[in-house]
Amino acid sequence: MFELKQVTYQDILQIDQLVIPSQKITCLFGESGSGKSTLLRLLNHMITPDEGDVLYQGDDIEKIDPVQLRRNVVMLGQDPVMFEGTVKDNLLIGVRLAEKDEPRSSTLKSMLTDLQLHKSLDDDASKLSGGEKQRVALGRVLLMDAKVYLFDEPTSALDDDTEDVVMDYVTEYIQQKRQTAVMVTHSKEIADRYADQMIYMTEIQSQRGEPHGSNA
Ligand SMILES: Nc1ncnc2c1ncn2[C@@H]1O[C@H](COP(=O)(O)OP(=O)(O)OP(=O)(O)O)[C@@H](O)[C@H]1O
Repeated sequence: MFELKQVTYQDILQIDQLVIPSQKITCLFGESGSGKSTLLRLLNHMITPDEGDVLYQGDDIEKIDPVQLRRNVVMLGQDPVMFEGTVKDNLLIGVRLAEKDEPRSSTLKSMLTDLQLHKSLDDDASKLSGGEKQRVALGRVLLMDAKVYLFDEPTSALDDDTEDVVMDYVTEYIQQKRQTAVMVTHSKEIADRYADQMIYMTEIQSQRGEPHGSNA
């Protein structure tokens, strides 16, 4: 899905070669400050490398229209943003902006259940807890039916049991739809359990050839 060749970004990343496969879940794992979020931002062209190439489906990312790219490669950042309005408004905001068909309320309700969110679609989103906001933001992104999801610590605010249920749901959703995910996590357990491929960011910087640590 992505290929990086001889990429450098400031003094943060230096990647000789990296391949991120399609229809797989790739977990980025490693020390704080090792450049995991920076790598995600390279993949949807929020930032441009100082040197080297980032290819998306074989094409140089710099030659792809950024709006089009970000419709297909959707990022969920570390701090989920809630907009004024209800839970339903917040779930649908991405779909509405992309002018896609809105799912039925019954689909949204069952998504809330799958995300362990015991809230009504009409509840005020600003009153949700941090972990609840994180799950609404996750639902919002999944509804966009992207080709690739870039998740930056998507379950960091959840307790262990809720995290397991939510991760089971998210990974099954992505696998069923044959989508691709690149997910930053601090949790070795999450990476061990859900990754088709794991990338250790301390090693990436001196990596040659294929990514290290596939456990597919
Ligand atoms: N826009 C920027 N300009 C300059 N330096 C930056 C910028 N963004 C991040 N950095 C620095 O780059 C390094 C890598 O940051 P990044 O957020 O990618 O790490 P990370 O592995 O995701 O960390 P964490 O696990 O703590 O979220 C850090 O030292 C950070 O301070």
